[in-house]
Amino acid sequence: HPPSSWSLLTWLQRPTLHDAAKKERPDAPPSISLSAAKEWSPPSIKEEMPSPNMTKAEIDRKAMPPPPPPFKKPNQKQPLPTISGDEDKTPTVPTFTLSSSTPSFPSLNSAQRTSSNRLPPPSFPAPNSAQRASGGPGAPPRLPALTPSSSSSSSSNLISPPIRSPVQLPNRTPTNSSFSLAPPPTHSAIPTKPRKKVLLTPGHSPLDWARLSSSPSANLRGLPPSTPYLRVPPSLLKQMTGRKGKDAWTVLGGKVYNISPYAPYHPGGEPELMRAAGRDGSKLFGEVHPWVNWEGMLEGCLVGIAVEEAEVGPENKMEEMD
Ligand code: HEM
Repeated sequence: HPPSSWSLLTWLQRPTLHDAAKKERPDAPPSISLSAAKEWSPPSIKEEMPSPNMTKAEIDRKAMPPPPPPFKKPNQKQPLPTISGDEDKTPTVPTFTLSSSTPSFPSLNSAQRTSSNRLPPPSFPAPNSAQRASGGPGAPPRLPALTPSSSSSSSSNLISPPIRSPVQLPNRTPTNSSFSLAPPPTHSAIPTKPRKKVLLTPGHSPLDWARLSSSPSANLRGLPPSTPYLRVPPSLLKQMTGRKGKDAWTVLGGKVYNISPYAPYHPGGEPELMRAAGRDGSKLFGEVHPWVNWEGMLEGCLVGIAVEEAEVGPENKMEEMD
């Protein structure tokens, strides 16, 4: 094992130095191959025991690991392998395409890459895997066997990764499932009540209503100006049906609104709206369009709040309103 003060990079790159040394001195004993790298270990302290007459500085220098080799930028002569196997382009950064050739592996500065570009990529899937056993048109091509001198034992069995075939892919949802690009069923669910939009008369669009209801001069409550908010008991509410010359009131969320001015603007039509007149329309409203912001739309129409019969004082009697 390397001394702990060594950086991992230095340690990994050490076979490169040996490799280079081997090139310079072909007669040198074969020192490092990829498999031999596993067994390599840095020189032990015992081997380099300091002689008694060495100075402390010399001893320290000896004990230090060798400096890392200078970074070598890959050049034209030593193209990096890419997954596309296109040796001519020689990119400085490893690239990949979706083509079926050799993947770019190991990583750019790993020991395996620097020590030997001649070694084939790692075997994947494993030679005895189910993917290989299935064979067929997608069976991977075998690489020519390596010469015994270039690598040891197991690496001669290496073959390139399998070519992606358009045939069956494992663990994929079958195409006969209900998959589609349609939104999930919750978004396309049919509403409980059918939508019945009506054609509004000119000048009664939602925008027209927005303009009218935000105008301070409009009296949408149907009450004398500056009338305070009323406490409306059921007995009073049920008289306000929009008939007999009276306005139509409804209750939404406990608040009483005069819906008569809104009737010609209601996209669902006046008859539909009037189904809520003279009573609590919260349930009807929620069944048809719970997304509609009634509080904002009917703000100017607010008459008061709905209360129980017993809660009403004599001042809120109908007679006093007339
Ligand atoms: C009382 C206050 C109400 C307000 C402020 C109101 C407002 C609206 C609005 C803004 C739309 C258009 C919705 C859209 O396009 O998405 C609409 C449509 C509609 N409303 Fe109302 N509505 C009210 C009450 C009612 C009531 C009580 C009913 C029925 C009993 C009703 C039935 C409909 C129908 C059938 C449509 C057309 C269908 C649709 O567009 O979904 N509305 N209403």
